[in-house]
Amino acid sequence: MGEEAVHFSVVDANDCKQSAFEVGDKTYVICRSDDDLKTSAVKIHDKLTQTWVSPTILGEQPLLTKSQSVIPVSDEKILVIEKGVPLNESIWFLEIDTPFVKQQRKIKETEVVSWSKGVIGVGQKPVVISGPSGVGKGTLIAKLMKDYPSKFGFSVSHTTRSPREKEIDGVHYHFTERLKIDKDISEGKFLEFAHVHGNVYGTSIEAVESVTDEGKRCILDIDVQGARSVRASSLEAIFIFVCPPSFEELEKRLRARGTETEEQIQKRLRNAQAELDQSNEPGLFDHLLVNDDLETCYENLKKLLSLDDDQEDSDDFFNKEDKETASYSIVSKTDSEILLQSETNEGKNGAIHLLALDLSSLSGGAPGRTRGLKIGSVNSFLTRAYIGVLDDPKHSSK
Ligand SMILES: Nc1ncnc2c1ncn2[C@@H]1O[C@H](COP(=O)(O)OP(=O)(O)OP(=O)(O)O)[C@@H](O)[C@H]1O
Ligand SMILES: Nc1nc2c(ncn2[C@@H]2O[C@H](COP(=O)(O)O)[C@@H](O)[C@H]2O)c(=O)[nH]1
Repeated sequence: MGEEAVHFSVVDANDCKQSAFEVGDKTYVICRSDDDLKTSAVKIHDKLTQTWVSPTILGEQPLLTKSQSVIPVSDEKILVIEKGVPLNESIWFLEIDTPFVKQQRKIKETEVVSWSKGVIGVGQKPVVISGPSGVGKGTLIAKLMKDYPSKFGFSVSHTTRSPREKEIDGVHYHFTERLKIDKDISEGKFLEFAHVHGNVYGTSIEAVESVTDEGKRCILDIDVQGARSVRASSLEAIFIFVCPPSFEELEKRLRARGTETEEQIQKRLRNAQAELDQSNEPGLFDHLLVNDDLETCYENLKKLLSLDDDQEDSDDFFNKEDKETASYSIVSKTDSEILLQSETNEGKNGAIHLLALDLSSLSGGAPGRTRGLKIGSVNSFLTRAYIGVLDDPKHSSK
């Protein structure tokens, strides 16, 4: 997208500040919804057909403050900074043409946009654990949770299957009805879902995000179809397949668990063969673990997780004061950086307080959060150099 194709302005209407911006042949207008004055409504004007459309809005919605600062960061998404709230609560992306939005547009056969909250810093990648029923995934994950309760969090799936004895709703699964899960899936609330052994199972966006928001590494226990869907999604994860030492041992474990009827055991064993066949598919799983002796397998799992060279959380890019300071507005944009100016906080000698928001390592995105934002203070030399930019009305959103 050429820089010159982008214009944005703020229009006052009935005390409601609307942010309008053009991307290609379309003008996007963000305003308050009529039903709930705090949430957003988005309207799209198509210059070619001269028509207005109210798109379906997906994703977690920002609580609108009195005004926003808005700039398209690519022809796929628009950065919206809500003013008057701490910086770490204020950064949002309105996705207008990302792969997720394109996919949802096709499914819903209507115009779609989606919100995605911006999160500063990078969390550790979630871990997807797959493998045939009865191989011991749940046993391994339970050990990990017990030994490292503050490091890992379990993504609690939804399922239409009935609870087993001792299974607790909201802890082992969110037990749900078919109509309810179908509705939630159609509303884009699920990262993935699959029909497994005659029931629907799915991972909600919230299940993963709530673990990551607690600063923990998220563990997903899902079948191979689910792993495939997560691979194709915007969630960057590591994928582990757990194999049994033999098919006979798998059958023995499944029977010994005593939670399924004979008919269900037969169904799970048939599906197990298909899952084992897919475990070597190139690009699907990053690691295979054989669960023969439980303790050995657990040690291997631990090694594998600590060997992972994910980036550390980069929260110390900016200081606490910056994070909590309310009201920043967008000043200018380069290919990978957005310059923000504090509206509430003047630096030493009345200098303008500027921050650089680095977008070069974004990850995730709708239907989940957009992670990997980095924020750094702009040094005084650069500050002086940018003062000229501040005076240029083309770069101001106010
Ligand atoms: N290494 C092992 N050796 C022997 N038994 C094991 C081992 N690992 C797990 N088990 C036992 O096998 C049974 C199945 O394990 P578990 O329920 O953890 O499997 P799972 O892969 O989570 O199954 P599902 O996908 O159906 O939830 C349990 O009774 C468990 O105690
Ligand atoms: N695709 C998904 N598969 C899931 C999810 N949660 C669990 N599972 C898989 O289902 C089977 C059966 O589980 P059980 O508890 O009935 O024995 C197992 O292989 C799980 O990995 C999910 O959210 N999505």
